[in-house]
Amino acid sequence: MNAIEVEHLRKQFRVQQNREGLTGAIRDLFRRTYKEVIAVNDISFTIPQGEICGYIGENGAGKSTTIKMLTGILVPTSGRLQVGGYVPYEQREKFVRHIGVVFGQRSQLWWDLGVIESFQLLRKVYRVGQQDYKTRLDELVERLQLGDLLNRPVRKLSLGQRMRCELAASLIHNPSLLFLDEPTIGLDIVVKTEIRQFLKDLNQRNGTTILLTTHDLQDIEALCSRVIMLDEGQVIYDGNLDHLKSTWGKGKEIAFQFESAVELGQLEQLTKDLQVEWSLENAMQGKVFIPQHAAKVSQVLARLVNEVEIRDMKIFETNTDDIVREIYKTGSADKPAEVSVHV
Ligand SMILES: Nc1ncnc2c1ncn2[C@@H]1O[C@H](COP(=O)(O)OP(=O)(O)OP(=O)(O)O)[C@@H](O)[C@H]1O
Repeated sequence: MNAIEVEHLRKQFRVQQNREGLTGAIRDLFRRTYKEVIAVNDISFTIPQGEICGYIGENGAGKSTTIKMLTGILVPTSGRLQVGGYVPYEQREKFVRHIGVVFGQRSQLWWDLGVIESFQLLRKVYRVGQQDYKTRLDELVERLQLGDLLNRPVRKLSLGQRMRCELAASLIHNPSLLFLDEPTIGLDIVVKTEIRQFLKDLNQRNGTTILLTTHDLQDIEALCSRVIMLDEGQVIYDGNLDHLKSTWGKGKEIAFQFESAVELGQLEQLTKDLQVEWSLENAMQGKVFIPQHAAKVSQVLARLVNEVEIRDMKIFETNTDDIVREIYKTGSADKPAEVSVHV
């Protein structure tokens, strides 16, 4: 069964335009002018139950607008959408009991209340029975290590502690679908790693479908089997990360430090049928570029080990950040452009 079905979804906003200068401001008082902004422009995708899908794009690409339509906060201008079997904006009250939502920049907890009191209020909002609530809370407290935080006021929590509580709050009613909008924003690497691990476990144990919006591609690498990329309101890529890497990655580069002096001709001779490119910085240091789909790193190394003495080496490959940045720049994931190897 599909958790999310989106067909030709579109959202257009009417935005007031301000004219320039004092005369403009006075004219605005009498006659306002408006322009239409298309935030989401005819997108279609389906997400099966149990998938973790990354939803990425540059600032203003239309990610939050999509999430707001999927969670019933915004009504689409046109198109069809169904989430967990519901049309979110039509059946909002019933629908929200099946989804959890975390906006990294906004809290769903009551600032001056203790964490546990916020949880109890959410239990009532979602009409969760006492016994279910207790079982669920015990599990979340253990898995997110919330024991020491429950009686503290939310405003006194650190960002990382608050985010762990936000996640627990979004899961009190055991939703089958979780929407996360920048859940790791501003967190240090330790907390990010803990949250990623928690989400992975949640998905594996409970089969929870997760749609994750993020600018941190490490989140995507750690969690997502699939990524949907938006640009100017349109889907420009929908597939897995490995495919993106193999299509857009340019290859690998190995940087060597040699034990004794080598010559360029000698290195080229050793690897002459492997279609690799050597360059030397000096007699003791050099690099070899191995294009995508050419030789394997192991083949190149096998040619060298018995002939030259290697003191140290490092392997570099085009990283996901470089690839995605390049696609954002061209606005299309159709055909690879020149992507540099990240060194
Ligand atoms: N309520 C609104 N009224 C008018 N325009 C809006 C509104 N909400 C969003 N937009 C516009 O729609 C476009 C998409 O915005 P959206 O917030 O969905 O992008 P985003 O991909 O989530 O960006 P970010 O990564 O910065 O959060 C932008 O041009 C934005 O200015």
